[in-house]
Amino acid sequence: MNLSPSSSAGAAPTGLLLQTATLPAAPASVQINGLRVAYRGQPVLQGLDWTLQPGQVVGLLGRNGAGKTTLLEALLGLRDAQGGSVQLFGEPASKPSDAVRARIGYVPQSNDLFGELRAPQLLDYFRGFYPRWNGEKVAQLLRRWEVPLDLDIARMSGGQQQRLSIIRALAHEPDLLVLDEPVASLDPLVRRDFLRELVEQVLDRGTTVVFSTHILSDLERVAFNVAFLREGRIVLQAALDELLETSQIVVGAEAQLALLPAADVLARQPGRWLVRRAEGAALPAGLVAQRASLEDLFEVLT
Ligand SMILES: Nc1ncnc2c1ncn2[C@@H]1O[C@H](COP(=O)(O)OP(=O)(O)OP(=O)(O)O)[C@@H](O)[C@H]1O
Repeated sequence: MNLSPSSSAGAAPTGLLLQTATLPAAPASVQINGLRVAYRGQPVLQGLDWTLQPGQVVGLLGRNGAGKTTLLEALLGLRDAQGGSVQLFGEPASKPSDAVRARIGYVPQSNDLFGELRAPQLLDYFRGFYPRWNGEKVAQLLRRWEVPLDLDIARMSGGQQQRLSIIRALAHEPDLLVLDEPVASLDPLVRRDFLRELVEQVLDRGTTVVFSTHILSDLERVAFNVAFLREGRIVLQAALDELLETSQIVVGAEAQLALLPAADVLARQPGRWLVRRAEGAALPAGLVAQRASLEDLFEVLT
């Protein structure tokens, strides 16, 4: 795939969805409306709406096979859709201009690096595509993350290849960074350093970041927002801190649960509802509430 300058995407709620985004002054970094993607007639994304505003950092959560990779690829214009639209910085993701391509960085789930090259050759090759290339940062990260410079990429370990892939994606200081399980094969020290780098990038440059991960503790360290993918749609996107502060699991008989204000209910499982409510607020008789953890939210919303 060629992301040397290229990509896309967007967003919005379904019945369950909460929007916490502030009103945009510039075009959304990503705007997705009614996106449908199927494999051999088997639907994966089913009329998905999603918006990422400039500077938003969003962790994308979903079960194995929920369609996170499919969504991130479609967002970047790398996967054909059967319906809907994806726009990146106001341009169609399927045909982005070079200027828009140059604003995007992508770390795919599986490395797509040229195995017969060495790291310096690979980075030299990509540097040619980008007007904005931070050679100093590249050199610093290569050193800090101990990427071997004299080894063919094909002979590097999975984690070393992943480090290089991340350096390549950060090198041109993208305005939109898309990361598909970027830390899966990183050791804990590099993972921590990478997350710090990501936060710096966001704070310094206002980069829009979307990343999928199954490591919820990482999410709590860097994600300012979380989006939950279920049954082919983003069912909830919200600020993580606020979500954790206000979400409760309420347990009890269905008849009593039904007395909770419908507008506060985020999701229902038999006898166990996820509800947004103030701590200590009065509950219908027989119900017990406890603050929801991120694991609880993942379980109920994905
Ligand atoms: N190229 C393909 N051809 C056919 N089916 C596919 C293809 N790619 C993905 N799928 C199917 O689409 C669904 C979504 O896959 P996808 O990889 O997007 O999920 P995911 O949420 O990223 O999963 P994971 O968390 O395991 O990485 C799965 O059922 C998968 O089997």
